[in-house]
Amino acid sequence: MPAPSLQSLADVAGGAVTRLQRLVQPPPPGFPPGPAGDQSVGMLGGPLEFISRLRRQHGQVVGLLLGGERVVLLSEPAAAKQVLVEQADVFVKAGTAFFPGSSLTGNGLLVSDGEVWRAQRRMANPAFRKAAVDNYADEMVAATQDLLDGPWAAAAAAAASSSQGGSSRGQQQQQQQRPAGSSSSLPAGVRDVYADFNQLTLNITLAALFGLKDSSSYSSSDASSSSSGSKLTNSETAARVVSAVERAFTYFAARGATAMVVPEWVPTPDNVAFKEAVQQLDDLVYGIIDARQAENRQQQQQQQGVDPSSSSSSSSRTDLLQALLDSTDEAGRPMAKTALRDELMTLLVAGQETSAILLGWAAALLAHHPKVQAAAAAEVAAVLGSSSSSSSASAADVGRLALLTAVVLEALRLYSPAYMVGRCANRDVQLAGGYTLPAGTTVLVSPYLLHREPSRWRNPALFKPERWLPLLTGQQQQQQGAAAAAGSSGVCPMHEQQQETSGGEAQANGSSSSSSEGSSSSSGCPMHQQSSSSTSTTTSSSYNFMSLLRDLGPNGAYLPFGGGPRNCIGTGFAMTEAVLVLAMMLQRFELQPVSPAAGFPRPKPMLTLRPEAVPLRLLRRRPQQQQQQQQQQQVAAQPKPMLTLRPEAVPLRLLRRRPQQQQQQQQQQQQVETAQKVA
Ligand code: HEM
Repeated sequence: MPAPSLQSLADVAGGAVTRLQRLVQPPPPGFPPGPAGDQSVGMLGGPLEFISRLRRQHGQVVGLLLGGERVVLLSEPAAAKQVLVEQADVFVKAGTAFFPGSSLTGNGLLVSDGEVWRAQRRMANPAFRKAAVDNYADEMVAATQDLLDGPWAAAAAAAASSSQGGSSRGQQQQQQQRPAGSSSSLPAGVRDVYADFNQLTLNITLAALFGLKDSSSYSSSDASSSSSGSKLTNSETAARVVSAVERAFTYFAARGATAMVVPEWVPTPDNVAFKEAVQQLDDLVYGIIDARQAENRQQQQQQQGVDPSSSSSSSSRTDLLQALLDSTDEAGRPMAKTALRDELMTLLVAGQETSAILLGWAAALLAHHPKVQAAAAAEVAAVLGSSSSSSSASAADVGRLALLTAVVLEALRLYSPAYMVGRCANRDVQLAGGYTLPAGTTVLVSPYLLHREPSRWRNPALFKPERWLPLLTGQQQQQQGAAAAAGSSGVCPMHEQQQETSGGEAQANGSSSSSSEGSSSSSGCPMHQQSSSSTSTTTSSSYNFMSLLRDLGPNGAYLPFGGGPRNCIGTGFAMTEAVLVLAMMLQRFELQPVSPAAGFPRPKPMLTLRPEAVPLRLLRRRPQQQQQQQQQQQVAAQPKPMLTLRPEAVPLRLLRRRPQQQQQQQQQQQQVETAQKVA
């Protein structure tokens, strides 16, 4: 950490005085109403309960004092859109109290602003385009295969042998193959899949973005080695990285609530622990850079050996790391090593943990909703084949796995890893609803609250993946240019409406999604489910997740990947990864809670909304069982209502088809009526 300058000491002292003054001053005129007094204790006591209570007691726009900072908590869709999308130049990252910039990510893409951010985003964009993400799918599949064929297979074998009262060879294997950071006290056949996913997403990030592959990540011999990480992705290193990220995030969560009263350079025990965590991550990242630069030099020397006149330094690598190493500024200068480190650290920290959290929650939800799991497994069997077949997943399969994609979207709705997104007003500004925010106000937009907003979601607390099927099917049909299909007799009016609104602003105004959930009293329209089943087996058009979730999502209240220009650059990466990992997992294993009485994993909100642990029992899927499911799935694809996820009833209003213009007017009228009902 840099030594404090006199100026920084003065800034800290000035900041502390301002925060103390606010404790006794009334809020500025026009500031949103909220609870009296500083709320740090409530926030630290339990962020989810705290923000949910504020929403219940004070509404969707709440003004409060947090660690002496003026903060506004938002779960009102129009105001959230203003902050993240419409006035993204006013609501910036710099100065945000809850998410301070720090020595962890330096001035990387996640925290920078203005021109610096624009240049960084331009540089990183190509590595996250669809074609690039499709290329990473091989790494995702290979790393997942390692996990499933290694420790998960051993766990399932241990469970099988213990249920047959057999010897414990499988159990011994399972003991040897504990994942990084897992507890060894789990019963045979049970693994903390969240710990596994942490290691898996780390391996995927390192392989896909930084070209580091090491299939021995899960081997037991690595775990016993105490060497200092000569192999960057061995279990020991993975465990240290995961734990360093966790320590850094715990630190941020505590500092966020107290608004950095004590600066990072003061050697408090917390600051010292944080510094050590950053140092470990630095070792890893600088190690990656040094190794690649050495490799490039070697390659260059070899090229010159063959052709002495060659001055080319082109590398055979095409990953993000190489793109950053090759990039230059306007003056032709390469990126400074510290800037390079900031970018890599940002991607590592932003991408690894969030993806592991998503997979952890999705696996827990599947285990606790066996019918959904069976339906998703049947879809997977129909697309990938059974566990006994040699076929492996690929990027092209994602577009055929509508239900599984819906499971991922629904997991992200209920347990959004980023449960709060922070910005700071860089000038005095009027907020939708007639409020005035002085410059320096921190605004916390909460995906957690927006995703459970009763005015936008029917049965918001329930896990209902099928609510996403109309949207997914609609996008695919649109991409396939199948407008004609919408006029065919098999498509319900709700679906037509979805298609018409999906291209324009109306999609984000709340009417389409509300109506798509609202017209059936049960779990959605069977036509959507049916067309999604047939989609899953007959088409391969992939989803465009960025466009599906643009602004604040289809109903203006869905933002697991943020919104506006600062949305998540890794959206497509994360969605592809999640669907592929879960598909391979369901192809081979059935997930069950540890016991029938086992509760759902508890959230442990820090900077992100992670589960405490996700211990699940892993059972091998039997090919015979899969074949049956596959057959059911194929039958379901026929025009007969034979779906595993069937609705309780299908009350639909039947309308005689009219000339096109009349029909459009009628749909518009329906949209208005639905929006009014929902409101
Ligand atoms: C489930 C997984 C993920 C979730 C839930 C997630 C969520 C988010 C959210 C909410 C933001 C916006 C933050 C804000 O507005 O302040 C964001 C930004 C970002 N994410 Fe992700 N993310 C995920 C995966 C990834 C992956 C895989 C990567 C890269 C490998 C990544 C890299 C980034 C970066 C670099 C930004 C900053 C973009 C910018 O400001 O231009 N994320 N993410």
